[in-house]
Amino acid sequence: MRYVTAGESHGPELTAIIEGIPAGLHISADKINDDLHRRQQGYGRGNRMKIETDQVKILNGVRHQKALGSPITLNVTNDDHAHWGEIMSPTAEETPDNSVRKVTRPRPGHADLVGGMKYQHTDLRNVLERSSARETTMRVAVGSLCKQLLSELGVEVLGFVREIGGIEADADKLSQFEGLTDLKKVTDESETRTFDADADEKMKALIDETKRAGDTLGGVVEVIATGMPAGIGSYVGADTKLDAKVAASIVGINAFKGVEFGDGFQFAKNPGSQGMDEIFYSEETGFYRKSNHLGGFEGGMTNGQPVVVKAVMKPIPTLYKPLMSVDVNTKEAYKANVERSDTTAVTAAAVVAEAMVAITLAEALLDKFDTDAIDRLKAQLAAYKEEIKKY
Ligand SMILES: Cc1cc2nc3c(=O)[nH]c(=O)nc-3n(C[C@H](O)[C@H](O)[C@H](O)COP(=O)(O)O)c2cc1C
Ligand SMILES: C=C(O[C@@H]1CC(C(=O)O)=C[C@@H](OP(=O)(O)O)[C@H]1O)C(=O)O
Repeated sequence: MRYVTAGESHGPELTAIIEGIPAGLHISADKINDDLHRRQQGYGRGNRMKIETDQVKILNGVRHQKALGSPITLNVTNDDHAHWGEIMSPTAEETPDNSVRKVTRPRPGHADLVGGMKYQHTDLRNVLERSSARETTMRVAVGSLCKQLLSELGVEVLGFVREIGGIEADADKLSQFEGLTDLKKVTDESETRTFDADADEKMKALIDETKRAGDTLGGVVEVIATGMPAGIGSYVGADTKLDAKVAASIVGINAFKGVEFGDGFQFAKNPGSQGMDEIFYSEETGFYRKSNHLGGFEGGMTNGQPVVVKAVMKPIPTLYKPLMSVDVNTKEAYKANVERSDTTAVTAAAVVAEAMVAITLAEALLDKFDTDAIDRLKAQLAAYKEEIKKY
């Protein structure tokens, strides 16, 4: 499976083309819209989310809600484009009025300056429009489709917020994920599917205070995937390790700076006796573990335990109290450009991280089995699971 997205933040629309989804997979636009809605939630987002109501259009590759096996096109309209028509028109000529509104004061922490140098853009809008996390809308749409595939294969994926600006999410809410092996029970409950759509009260107060100060916040998200069979990925080479692919897919999200699996950076402190997952055997289940310190990976392969990934998002780089920058034309020192911006977007980013893990796990499963048709894929997977159980 592979996919590509296209679209600028204030351009007319966003598109994704996905190739390699097995024929016969049932595809629900409602489920995609549900995840698009989740990505728009979260306390601390800017006014853009009040303008957009992200709804997917499935344009190609699906007939009567079933995948055809041909490339699938997904499309989401940018409602905000109505306010940017001329400036962001793909076809109209540039007017003197538009060129006056060029962005020339790059924002520290954004792609603005280096992107301008690299692509020889003099209007940094040409960089920021694509480097904007608006694009993650399509990754969530693709991820949602992949979650539908994974669910058919017995794999469930959920992302949620652990921490915003140093404040931990409600311990009671988090405790439901500890030691989890069957995510379906959690994801089936609608209340928990919007888990952390709003930050807890302490987080909200911090976000309000930070916004008043013209500053921003980052945080930590977690993604859990249950039901992955052992042996997906491989130890044989650096480019075949599935944990490495998951890490790359997470760091590929705008503003993500670090990833850990299982006990993660805690491994630096704990002795080996507290860091591995001892091996047990019963005839009924085959080999199994009673702990999951390693977050579901050994040797770059899934080991049958839930995949547990945590990741850190840096604070939003655009500040209403802007940092110093230099105008790329005059070379004079100025305050950086201010684009309308979120104070924090960790809640939305948890949904994006969930999507990226879903995409990466779906790709890995599709790499291993015959993927022309969903029923054959399911039969092959079932046979594989039976085989490894009997090992
Ligand atoms: C869901 C989401 C929303 C974001 N919203 C904003 C925003 O409103 N303003 C901003 O400056 N950065 C925002 N970012 C982060 C920037 O897109 C990102 O920091 C920037 O493109 C530079 O990329 P890098 O941080 O990966 O180096 C957001 C990121 C995500 C994942
Ligand atoms: C549009 C989205 O997020 C945007 C991500 C973003 C950035 O720089 O990454 C900057 C802001 O863009 P705008 O100036 O249009 O408000 C966010 O709103 C979205 O998540 O759909």
